[in-house]
Amino acid sequence: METELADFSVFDFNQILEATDNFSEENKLGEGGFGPVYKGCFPDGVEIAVKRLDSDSGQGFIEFKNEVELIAKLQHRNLVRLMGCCSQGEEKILVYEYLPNKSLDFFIFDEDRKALLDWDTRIAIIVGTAEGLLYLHKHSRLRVIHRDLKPSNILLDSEMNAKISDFGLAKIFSSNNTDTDTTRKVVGTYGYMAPEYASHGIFSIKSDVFSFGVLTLEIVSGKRNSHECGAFINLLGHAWQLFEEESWSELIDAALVPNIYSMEMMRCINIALLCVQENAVDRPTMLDVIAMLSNKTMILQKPKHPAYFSLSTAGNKEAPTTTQSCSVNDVTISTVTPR
Ligand SMILES: Nc1ncnc2c1ncn2[C@@H]1O[C@H](COP(=O)(O)OP(=O)(O)OP(=O)(O)O)[C@@H](O)[C@H]1O
Repeated sequence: METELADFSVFDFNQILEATDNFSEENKLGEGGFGPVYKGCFPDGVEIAVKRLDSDSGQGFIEFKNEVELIAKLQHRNLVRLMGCCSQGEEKILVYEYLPNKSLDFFIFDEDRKALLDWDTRIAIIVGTAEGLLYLHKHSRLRVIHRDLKPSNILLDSEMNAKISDFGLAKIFSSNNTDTDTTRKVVGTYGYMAPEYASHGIFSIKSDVFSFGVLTLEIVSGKRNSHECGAFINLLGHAWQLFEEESWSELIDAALVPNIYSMEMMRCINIALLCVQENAVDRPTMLDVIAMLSNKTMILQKPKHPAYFSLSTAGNKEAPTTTQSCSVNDVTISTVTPR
């Protein structure tokens, strides 16, 4: 039985079992920090992605359903649509629209596939992600901080438009549902987490802005913030140094042949570096970012040095990386009391 609430549905567990062929291995799309994701298909041909949450959110069905329903109301062309949920016993399941083209990391970090992303596609992904994030921060009825923005959470539709996934999940799993700015459970991934969030659990729209900056530098360079820049502090420090030396063109992905867009690329790097500045107050808001991206004549500020950048190691090309890429959805850290 299915309860219809406008465009939100509470699905029966049997419908989900049938759609995913009993959560078969063949239908498994992957596994994230919240649990495995399966492809499914309803009898009417509608394709879905089913996220089987593996750690109990601690909520009862009504509370879970209410929370999911609120998240499902967040609808924007750059957000993956949450179609509904299902709960039976300990099982808690989220049902999303299915996106056929996998996630951004599948393309951007692969030597062959990255060639499929020309500059027009990349800038459209950057702008689309910025718009989706602005909607979460400002224009949606709820104010949502994503907390885990990264290439694997940017899904691509059949026309390679960016769709942010996993938004609102941190809220379901947070220890309480009040709008506090600290958390006992860090939901995020090293390499994309702002320093104040990684070390003190303090999150705000500015911690998402930081992740957006890292993501943008990765899209422009085709390199991960952690692995491939071992010889250069990390991607952020490397990008900042090149920008300071006016050698920013060295950062551009070799798959993007030098072309007439170089001014736009430079502006993108500048904007990304403003987003990854160490102090949250110095970072722009997503509204500022969109204004800077769309107004090509707006004069951009000079970025201060990025987070995780030590001036003492700046000249040391052998300096170890200060970030790692690993999901810390289950890491618990001590709560910091807000002042
Ligand atoms: N709506 C969807 N349509 C198609 N594939 C999806 C959808 N949602 C998730 N996937 C795929 O399922 C896999 C797992 O996704 P999930 O978001 O749970 O994990 P992740 O992003 O890899 O890690 P994390 O939980 O740390 O964010 C990924 O390969 C992702 O591309």
